[in-house]
Amino acid sequence: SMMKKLLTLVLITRPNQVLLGMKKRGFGQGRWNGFGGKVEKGETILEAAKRELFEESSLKSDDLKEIGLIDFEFVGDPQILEVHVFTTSKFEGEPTESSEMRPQWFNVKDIPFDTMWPDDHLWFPLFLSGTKFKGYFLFEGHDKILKQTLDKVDSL
Ligand SMILES: Nc1nc(NC2CC2)cc(N2CCN(C3COC3)CC2)n1
Repeated sequence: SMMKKLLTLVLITRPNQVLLGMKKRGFGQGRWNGFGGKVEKGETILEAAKRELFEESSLKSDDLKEIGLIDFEFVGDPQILEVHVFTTSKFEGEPTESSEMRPQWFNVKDIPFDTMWPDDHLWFPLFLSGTKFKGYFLFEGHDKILKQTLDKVDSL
């Protein structure tokens, strides 16, 4: 039976660079990723994205724009992860290490896809080119993509 878990992912950019965090614990530990987490009861998805960005990086933004929507399914697990992807280049603060994340700026040509979730190299080019997208990835474990769809969309 299909159960959906709402999650957020925020990618901060500055000219020719993307801010990623090394996940220090929990789901995705040991992989570079954007900032994000769960959507709590009583908050909107956008509010959750802003909150998680601040909690994990100390950055604040009122300009987050949703650019992607990705469903992740895992063989043998009825829980579907619905990840709302946001980006902005307008933010305040200095990236600061948190209990969850160690932030670092990466040049776009040097994004460490080998130490990121396997789906990232498939949809990052769309995010980086400002193309809105919807994706679906069926995983077997945390390293193997069995099935995928990825479509450009006009609206999410
Ligand atoms: N880039 C990327 N890829 C993913 N792939 C699917 C796992 C196979 C998932 C994902 N997120 C799901 C987890 N979420 C936070 C909750 O704790 C961290 C961050 C975004 N982010």
